[in-house]
Amino acid sequence: MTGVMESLRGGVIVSCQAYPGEPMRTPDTMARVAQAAAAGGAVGIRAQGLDDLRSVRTALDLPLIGLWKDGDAGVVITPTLRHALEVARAGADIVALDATNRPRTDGSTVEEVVRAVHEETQALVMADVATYDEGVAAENAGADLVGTTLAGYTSGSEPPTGPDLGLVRRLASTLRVPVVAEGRIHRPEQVATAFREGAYAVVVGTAITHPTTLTRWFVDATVPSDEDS
Ligand SMILES: CC(=O)N[C@H](C=O)[C@@H](O)[C@H](O)[C@H](O)COP(=O)(O)O
Repeated sequence: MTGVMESLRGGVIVSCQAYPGEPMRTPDTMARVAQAAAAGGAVGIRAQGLDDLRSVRTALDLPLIGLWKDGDAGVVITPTLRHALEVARAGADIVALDATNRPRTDGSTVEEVVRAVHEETQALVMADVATYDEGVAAENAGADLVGTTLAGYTSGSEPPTGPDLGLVRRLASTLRVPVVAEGRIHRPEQVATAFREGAYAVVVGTAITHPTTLTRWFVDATVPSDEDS
């Protein structure tokens, strides 16, 4: 087990991402958000895009999970071999990539990408999956850890509101590699449940680092004024 993996064990990794066109989408802002998360006890940071990765890497000495989102449909998270190598070269300790069974945009297989990352860089690979079978396939392809990141996002229907902790349990009870619980973890008690289900680490994004969504949760709870009386 590498030092990076050891330091993630049992901890909360904070995903610091802003989306295209959003006011917080600057590398300096994301680095500061990451520093704030570190001050709160995050054991690692997950960040998106080469500029944000370089910026977070410079600002902070915590394990860094990197991805590069490209495109807006199908395989978006680190969709090609080139993307994966660039993410590693931007300073990620762990390259996160889509390891669902959907075709990758360059025709590469997860196994080929994992092998290239291992051979050409020092980085480990986190396989972002949606299903149990994809998690098993990712381990067989050589991934160093498997995350439930894409559970609920590949069926074409609206994702459920809560995290897929059943998938965490199934994967954690079968796989030899660590399983990371990620996706729609919005409350501290869900973190505790994820660890009880066997998670090695838990990633929290939106509920910590996305103020627009957080604001909307509260605004949606307001009573329209014409219903006040
Ligand atoms: C599905 C997808 O593209 N997930 C992305 C993966 O990096 C991010 O948009 C999420 O914010 C991240 O997974 C953390 O999840 P949540 O924000 O639900 O805590």
